[in-house]
Formats: sequence, structure tokens, C-alpha cells
Amino acid sequence: MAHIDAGKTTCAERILYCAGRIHKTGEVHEGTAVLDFDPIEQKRGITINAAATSVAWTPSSGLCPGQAHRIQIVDTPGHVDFTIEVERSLRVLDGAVFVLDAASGVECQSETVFHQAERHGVPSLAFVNKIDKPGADFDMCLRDIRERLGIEPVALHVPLSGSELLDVVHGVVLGFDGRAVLVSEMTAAHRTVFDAARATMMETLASFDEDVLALFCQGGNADARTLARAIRTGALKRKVLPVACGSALKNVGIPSLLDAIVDYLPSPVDVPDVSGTHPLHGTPLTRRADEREPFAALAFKTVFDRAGYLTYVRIYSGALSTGDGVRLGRSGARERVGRLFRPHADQREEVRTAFAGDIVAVTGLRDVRTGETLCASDEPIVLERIDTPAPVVEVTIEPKTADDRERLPTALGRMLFQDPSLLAWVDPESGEMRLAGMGSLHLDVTVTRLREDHRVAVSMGRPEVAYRETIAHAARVAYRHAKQHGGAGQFAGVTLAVAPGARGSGITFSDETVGGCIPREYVPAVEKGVRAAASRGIVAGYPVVDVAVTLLDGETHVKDSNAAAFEFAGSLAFQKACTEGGAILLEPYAALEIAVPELHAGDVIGDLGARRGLVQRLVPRGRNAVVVSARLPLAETFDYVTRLRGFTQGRGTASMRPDGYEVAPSTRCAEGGPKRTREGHRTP
Ligand SMILES: Nc1nc2c(ncn2[C@@H]2O[C@H](COP(=O)(O)OP(=O)(O)OP(=O)(O)O)[C@@H](O)[C@H]2O)c(=O)[nH]1
Repeated sequence: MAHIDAGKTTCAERILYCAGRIHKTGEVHEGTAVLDFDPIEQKRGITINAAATSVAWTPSSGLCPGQAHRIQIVDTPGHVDFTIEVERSLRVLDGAVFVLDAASGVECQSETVFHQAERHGVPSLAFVNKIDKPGADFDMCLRDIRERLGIEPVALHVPLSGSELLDVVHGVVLGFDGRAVLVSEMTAAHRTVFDAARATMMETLASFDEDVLALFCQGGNADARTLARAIRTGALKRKVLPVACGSALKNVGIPSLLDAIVDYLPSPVDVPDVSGTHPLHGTPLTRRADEREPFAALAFKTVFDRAGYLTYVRIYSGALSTGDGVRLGRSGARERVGRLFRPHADQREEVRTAFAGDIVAVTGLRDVRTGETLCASDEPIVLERIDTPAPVVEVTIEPKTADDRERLPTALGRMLFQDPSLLAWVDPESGEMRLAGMGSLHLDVTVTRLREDHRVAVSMGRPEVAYRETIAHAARVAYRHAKQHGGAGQFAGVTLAVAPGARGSGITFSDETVGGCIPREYVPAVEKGVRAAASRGIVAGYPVVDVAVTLLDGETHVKDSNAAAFEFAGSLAFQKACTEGGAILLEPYAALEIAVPELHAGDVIGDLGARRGLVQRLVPRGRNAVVVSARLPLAETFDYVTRLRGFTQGRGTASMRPDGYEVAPSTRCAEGGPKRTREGHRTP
């Protein structure tokens, strides 16, 4: 995982080469990388899909020399628009290699993905890539890791030149020639560098490892094994970040990176038991990564391919064989797996059985979406699902011909099934087809895919940001729903309080009723009604967020009250309360990082001011360059990169990520934002 262009794909290609999986390396910039196999990726020179593969690796040194290991690799995209690929990969991986560009250090998106890994409890290992590049600065990267990521780095290597590394754990010099590692003794000059790096390493490890601490206090030096063990403990507990370095392009440092993956990242058996819940009674359950345990796996990706749907699953416990029947964790539905494949980019190797720890692609599953649990029919479990980020940008799409119009629903249906960060709906007022995604690149790629993969040509309107709604102040309302003339009646009374919640808190619901004024079993129905109303919006049809809802009181009728009546009352009470609470529009914001030559910094800052941006930080980078960090409305970023290139003569680069919501200026609220209606437009 990494910021865009840090070198993930190049790194993964060299790993495949060094491990003997491929015999010739492909290049991203020539469109020949094995892992960027999709024609759209090759044309654009970026990764869009997370591609899975695996290699066999036998470390030559370290904690388990001579022991064969299998490393499963998922190469993720760096562009923020494809964040779902990172999210679903991190959800099922045991460790992450965090690739940095040695000349750029920790960039905006690197910070995001590192914290994403932290959120999933996934231990990381950093690889400072591109040490061959002019301006490469390994010490700056270590400083950035400490300051921006808030974790202590442990340098495993020190780059001696663009092609040689000093191995700080083993005290030798490493050179690289194709797949071979050339180990040589240190010279006197190397020794000075080594002593300083080793002392720093000992000091860092002594902060949590007793053995290293004892040696450190006596002024002694630890042997390589003691150090490696301490680094492993620190890395798995996420107390330190081991940092390897090299140049993927020049094939420097890759075998050492593979050794470090084996030594410092967890294997499936090191990962704590995977936890889930019983689908019926919700009781917590755990499973060990053991093939004798009942089968449990998580589907993390589905790809539509010539042979139908191909579902990628990570097996957590037990084993899965061709033709096995499986239960879907949530719905309890049964499906039968067809064939099993070990993926290698767009190639696959068929296997009969896969075990705990494996990542395999299976055919035959028709209704399995991202985040669905597959389990043994007699030992059901539901594993934690995969979070889907909310789309922030929308467009109108228009099929070009009658033929395209006819084929669009099927094609779009398949794309929505594969990509949970995409939404599509028909605007009930205008009858237009709307598409929402993570950014303009995401939508652009979707439209290209519709044309190239599904032969459906559509034109795309101007991208617009996806607004949200919230309330300005607290309110309290009582609502009574009574329909009691003739036949079966409907009665429910609900008193709700709404209050503005913290940004990013979504809708929180708490029940403070006493004395059984609303029977226990109807409280979830009230909550369901509230959430449904929130998703429909109050002022302009955008989802309502950041509201704390409290159920205070209610009324029940012995005969005429039921869940449907309470759901309806909850929904209406919430709508009324939000209207009284002054519903307002929120617009999405972006965090932006702009690297420019110093002489253009003034222009950049002036332009940001004109776009309602707030400059947060100005940090010098290398010689004569600065990095400007700013926050501005997402709507102001659509043509930013083109404009920036214009006024910096192509020398400025910018990267951004969505960064929450802020109240939209009142003029926009008065306009009601883009035209929306209330009913059901958000259903995919
Ligand atoms: N000088 C130098 N260039 C490199 C190195 N590694 C990769 N590159 C170049 O950097 C560019 C980006 O490399 P990729 O491997 O596509 O980077 P990525 O992180 O996979 O990119 P995305 O997946 O699109 O985010 C390509 O032009 C590579 O040739 C390196 O070690 N040194």
C-alpha cells in the first residue's frame, strides 16, 4: 500500500521476479507490468484493481533461514478514488508493506493508508523505494515516519549508494545482481555509519525489549538473532515500524525486503483468533487459523469475467474444496462453490482444496458480495463486514443510442456488484440516470469500462459533489401515528430529541424511555424508521448525518400497536424534529497537498484563498521546494491539477483525499443545492 506512484506495482513485479515467479520483469511505464493487466490500467499507467498473486520464498538469513514460505501479495492502487480496493484488501491481509518514495517521504495518501492499516490492526513494514533517484533522502523518510505517522521507525538498512545497502541487523554490505545477493564485509568508512545506525536501533528496541535493554545498559551489542526477535515483537505489536529500503526499478533491496516480510510481518498462525458472531443469537465466536476448525472465509472482491462471477475469498479457518456447499453468514442461504484457483494476476492455477490462511478465487457463487462471510453449514459464523466509503462525487450519465439504453442496466448491475463504492439510481424528477463514486477519476474509469468491457456507450455530465444534510440546533417533538377506523388499527406515539452530533458521527440512536411506555420489542422499529428517514434527507434529498437521536417517550395501544406503526412514527418524528432543528446542507471537503518550487508558493496560496481553501502547513522539501497542506471544498478541486500545472509551468504536483464535511455557504443552502426529491433515489 502507498501513495500514488510510490512504486508498489514495480516493487511487486520485482518480488515476482526475485522469487522466480516470472522470468522477465514488466514495467509500469511501458504498460507491461504483470499485475497491471487490465488494458485501462496499462493505458493510464496506474493501478485501479487490487491484483492478487503469491510467491514461494526461502530466506537466506534472518529468523528462519532455509525454511520455505508462501507469501500472498495483493497490489493495491494508490489513487484515493480507488480506496475501496485498499479497504477490502487490508480487511483480509495479515500484514502490509508500506512503500514510500525516498524523495517524497510520507505523502498525503501514505498517511491515509497507514492509518487505514492501523484501524484494521494490520502490522506494517516500510519499504523506502527509489533510493536511486536524485533527491532521495532516507533520513527525511525516517523523520517523516516518526512525525507524520506517530510511530518509531527501525531502520533495517542504510542506503550506501543507489545500489548498495548496509544491513544494520547483520552488519554486512549487500549488493544486488539480478536475483543474486552479494554479501561483503564492511569497510572502515561503513563501520562509522553502521555504529551510529546500530546504536539508534538498540536504543529504540530497548524501549520495549528486556533483552536488548539489558545489553544496551551494559554498553554491549546484541547479536543479529536477538535484534531480529525484538524487531518482530515490536512490529507485530505495532510499537515500531521496521524500515527496509532499495530501488525496485534497479532491482536493489528486493530479496532483503522478502526476508523482512518473512521475519517481521505476521503469518496467518500469528494472527490472533479471528472473531465473529453467531448469525442467530449474536453471541461472539472465535476461530483459530487451523484447517481442523470449522470452515470460515470472507469474500473481499468479486470480478465479473467471461466465465461468470469470480469471487476472491480469504480463508480464516478450516478448508474449502471444489464442489463444497457453503452457507452465507448473514442470509443463511446456501451456495455451492465450483472451481478453486490460486490467483496470479489475470492467470490462475487450479487447486482442489485451499486451507486456513489461503487467498483463493472461486467460481460458482452467484449471490456473494464484498464482505459476505462463507461458512460451514453446521457451524455458522458472521465475520465483521467490510466498510464501504460513501461516494462523494456524482454525475449524470446518458446512453448514446437506444441499444446502449437497453444494455445499460445489466452492465451497470454487474459493475455495482463488483464495486461497492459505486452507486447508481434514476432521478425520479428528471428521469436522468445518476452515478456516484469516490471521485471524478473513479467515475471516468467506470464510464470507460462500460464502453470497453460492456460495449455500452454513455456520455457523462459535469461532476458535482455529493452533499449531506444535518441540523443546526437541538429540537424535541412528539408524534402520534393513529389510524384506527375500521379493520386492524395502527397506533404508535413517539417522542424524540435530536441534537447536532460531532462531524463524522453519522446517526447515533439511544433509547431513554422508562416504564415500558414503548414495549422493548418495538424500539428497534423506531430506530429503523429514524434511519430510513435519515437516508431520504430533509431539505434536498441528501442523507442526513451527524445527528444524535434520543428516544424519550412514547405511547402504545394494547391492540393497534405493532412494529410497522412504530417504524412509521419514528420516521415521521425524525423528519419533524430535523425540520424544527433547522436542517442545513453539508458539503464534502478535501485535504490537499501541493508540492511546488518555492517561487510558486505565493501563487498557490493566493489561488487556494480564492477557492475557499485554508492553508494549514508549509513545509520545505529538498532544495527550493515546499509542500503546502490545505483543506478546501471538494467542489473546488475538480480542475485543480490542470490549473496548478498551468501556473507552475508543469512543475507542481498535487494529491488529495476526501476529508469530511463542513456546512455549505448559505447561498448554496438557499439554492437548495442540486435539485433532489425525497423518495428512494439512493437505492442502488
Ligand atoms: N527512479 C525510480 N523510479 C521508480 C522506482 N520504482 C518505481 N519507479 C517508477 O515510478 C513510477 C510509478 O511506479 P508504480 O510501480 O506504477 O507505482 P505505484 O505505486 O504502483 O502506482 P499506483 O498503483 O498507480 O499508485 C513508474 O514510472 C516507475 O517506473 C525506483 O526504484 N526508482
